[in-house]
Amino acid sequence: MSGAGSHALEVEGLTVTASGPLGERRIVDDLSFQLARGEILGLVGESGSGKTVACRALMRLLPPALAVSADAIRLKGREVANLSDAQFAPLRGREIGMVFQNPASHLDPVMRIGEQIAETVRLTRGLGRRDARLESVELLRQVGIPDPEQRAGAFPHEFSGGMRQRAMIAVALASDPDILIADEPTTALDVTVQAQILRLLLDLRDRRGLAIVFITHDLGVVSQLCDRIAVLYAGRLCEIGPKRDILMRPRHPYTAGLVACQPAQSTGARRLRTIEGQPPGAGEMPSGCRFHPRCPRAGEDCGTRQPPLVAMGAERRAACHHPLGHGILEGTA
Ligand SMILES: Nc1ncnc2c1ncn2[C@@H]1O[C@H](COP(=O)(O)OP(=O)(O)OP(=O)(O)O)[C@@H](O)[C@H]1O
Repeated sequence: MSGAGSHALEVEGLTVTASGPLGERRIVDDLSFQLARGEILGLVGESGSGKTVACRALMRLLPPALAVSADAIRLKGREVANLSDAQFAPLRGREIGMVFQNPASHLDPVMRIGEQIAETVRLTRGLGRRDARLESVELLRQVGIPDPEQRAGAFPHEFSGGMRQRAMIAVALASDPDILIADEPTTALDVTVQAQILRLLLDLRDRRGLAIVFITHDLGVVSQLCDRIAVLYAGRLCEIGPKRDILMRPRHPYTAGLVACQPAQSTGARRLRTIEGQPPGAGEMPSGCRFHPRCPRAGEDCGTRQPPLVAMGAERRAACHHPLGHGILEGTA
């Protein structure tokens, strides 16, 4: 996994700043991660931790009021952080696609599903009308829509929630991206359909070599789907590493708290407790480690010094002055 050639996406120092009456607030602060080709990375954290904003910043889909900076953003080794919006626009969709929690608001309600896919195929891959139509049916087949020739002629409202989500994935795949950002795509679905969509994403990774950033607050989903996990708290990366390390041996107390909140059947962990307190709101970002007011292991240094993200083992990094040891769920009881 080392070497730029194997990386679909490299992000260094991504920062998103909001300015308001309460002053400036870094809602994503110095976020760095890498995504290998064909890898699935879970981006995890409580509501408001900055998962969506970080990914929308990568897609350049944020409103102008939010200022974005980064030391580097590389797509398959190509630096894109310095491109103008006009230069970046053709890469959106083509190199990096996105699917959302609510497909209904991202599909055109008055256009047939097949036409929406075919139009994207034509615009991004330059195919003629006939070939684009054939490709749209093939994509619907690949995402598991039964009877795709017929269903291509349907409108979004004629699809069930799970079928609409599949259709949106087909629209995202129409431009043949190497990277897919999936922002809570299964949250609104019932458990059976959710499991089908997760299986579809795994299948697409295996068949197309798709690299996926999967945004969720559900560690159960992450444990089924992801290879690695990145944990965000109040805009900062707490911990990142292989799924098994993060779930079985969390080093950051916030990660340990999240793991402890999961039901036993989804993570293999014992159900222990919830994390006390609330994440910081606008204008009240704690100094030092942002998690320290809620942290059972906090010492004096945690309120004054921001912990750097450092290597803890071969493939894991965590940002904590007083990390947990190696025992399974040590310190969370
Ligand atoms: N346009 C905006 N202007 C100012 N602040 C914003 C804007 N959009 C989002 N935020 C703030 O940025 C923070 C991160 O929001 P974000 O939606 O990325 O969180 P999230 O981790 O994706 O949460 P959720 O799981 O609820 O989707 C929140 O505090 C939110 O209020």
